[in-house]
Amino acid sequence: MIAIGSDHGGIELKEQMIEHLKKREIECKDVGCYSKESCDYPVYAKKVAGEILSGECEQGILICGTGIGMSMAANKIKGIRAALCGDCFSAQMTKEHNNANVLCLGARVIGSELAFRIADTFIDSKFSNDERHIRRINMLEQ
Ligand SMILES: O=C(CO)[C@H](O)[C@H](O)[C@H](O)COP(=O)(O)O
Repeated sequence: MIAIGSDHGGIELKEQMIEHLKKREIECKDVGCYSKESCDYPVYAKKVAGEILSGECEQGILICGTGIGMSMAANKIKGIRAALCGDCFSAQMTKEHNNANVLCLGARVIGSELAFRIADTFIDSKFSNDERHIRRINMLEQ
């Protein structure tokens, strides 16, 4: 299960992403926002983080205008490793090397087709479990 959240700047792409993932038979838990009314991205970053830390969802997607606010907010939460990605290579690397558990996307930066491919790559990639990456992630956690 994927936890997904956005602010007003990302809601349209979030809805399209949920539909895209549904076609792949990947279930999403949508934590909001639920309207285009102006709202605050840290609220939704915290909600997605909560779903992951509770074990309810394995990974998350956060979408705002640039993806920057969401990644800043999510990375303040212990146990969350959020990566803002604008290309598939970064999405693959951040899973393999950083064991990222949240993908951040900028709805005002990239188009929906690229966003879908980035999300697919992120979801389909796996952590390498390599000793050097484990060591570095442990350093991050400390
Ligand atoms: O945090 C952001 C900027 O890095 C997000 O893109 C927000 O979605 C954006 O700031 C919202 O802007 P708005 O003018 O309030 O629509």
